[in-house]
Amino acid sequence: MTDTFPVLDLRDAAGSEEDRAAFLSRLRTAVHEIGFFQLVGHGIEDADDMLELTRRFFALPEADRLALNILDSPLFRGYSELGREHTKGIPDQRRQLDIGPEQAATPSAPGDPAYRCLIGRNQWPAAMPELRPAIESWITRLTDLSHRLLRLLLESLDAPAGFLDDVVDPDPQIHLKLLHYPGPTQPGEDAGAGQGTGIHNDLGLLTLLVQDDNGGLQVAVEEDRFADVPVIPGAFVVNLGELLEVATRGYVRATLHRVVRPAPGVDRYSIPFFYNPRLDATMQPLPSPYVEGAGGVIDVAGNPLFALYGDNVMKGLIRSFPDIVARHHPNLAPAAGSRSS
Ligand SMILES: O=C(O)CCC(=O)C(=O)O
Ligand SMILES: [Fe+2]
Repeated sequence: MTDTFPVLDLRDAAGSEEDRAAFLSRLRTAVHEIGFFQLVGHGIEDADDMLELTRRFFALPEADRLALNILDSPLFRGYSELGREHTKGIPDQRRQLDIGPEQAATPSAPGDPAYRCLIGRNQWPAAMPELRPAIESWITRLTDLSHRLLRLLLESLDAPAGFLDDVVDPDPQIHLKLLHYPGPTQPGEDAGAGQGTGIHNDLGLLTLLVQDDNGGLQVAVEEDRFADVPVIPGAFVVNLGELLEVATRGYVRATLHRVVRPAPGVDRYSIPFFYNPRLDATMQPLPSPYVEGAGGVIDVAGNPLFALYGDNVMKGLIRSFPDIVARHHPNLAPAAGSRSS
């Protein structure tokens, strides 16, 4: 696998026939070989404003942030203190605000699938009323962009462009995080100590990430060898989630990645947007010649890939937020010793 992260310009997809064909061919290579690329020419110009809002959110008094404490949310939504979310059983050294689809909560009935607990409302900061409309506008525009990209991706695989429309229609289970990675602050704390975000795959279809200019996101290019994702101002870093790996029998790669902690005194901010199927959608294999010849998903011990999105996302949340599971969903807690990633 090469260490070069392809840069794709979305304007090419709307350009001449040659430009469009070249775009689709580079897209297919990127999603197959590395599972990461950077997208420019997408027409969304306010990433810096979103990063600035993110900085301001994390600069609010701690009491204002803790008023949204994720520990109080059976939906896994709200504010997480440093170390609340875990990857591979180890606390991630980041603070975050988790936002999902804004929907009325529905009472659950006996026998309902566990993922129904994820339906409900977000927690928004009273001390920063401008955050909600800004994030909602961002989500609307990134949902449209992701859908367009998904259709182009299917086209690049010679599959019908609309084949996955009904798994995201009418309400994709989008997920947005505002993230703050503070560098170590204690005297004597080693910059290498602790993980920003541990090694993981994303769970759904596509991730569109804005990162600030500190860098720190790394992609596994070989087992135990990671490459830095370069910072390109204004570009989205795009990667593919496990459900696309399932739908393409492994032709599209959900590539492992991580974030290293910033140096002491450095604060890194980023905003991933996860474009996911509906909670109750099940992925079917894409009708595509590339998929027919693909070797199958990479099944790693301790990380089964579920074709039903609700099951796949619950797998991730249960291992990432043990304190929320213990408090709100003790029946979902993994048996002792069984959590491995
Ligand atoms: O902060 C980043 O750059 C990436 C975070 C990430 O990979 C995730 O939250 O899934
Ligand atoms: Fe990720």
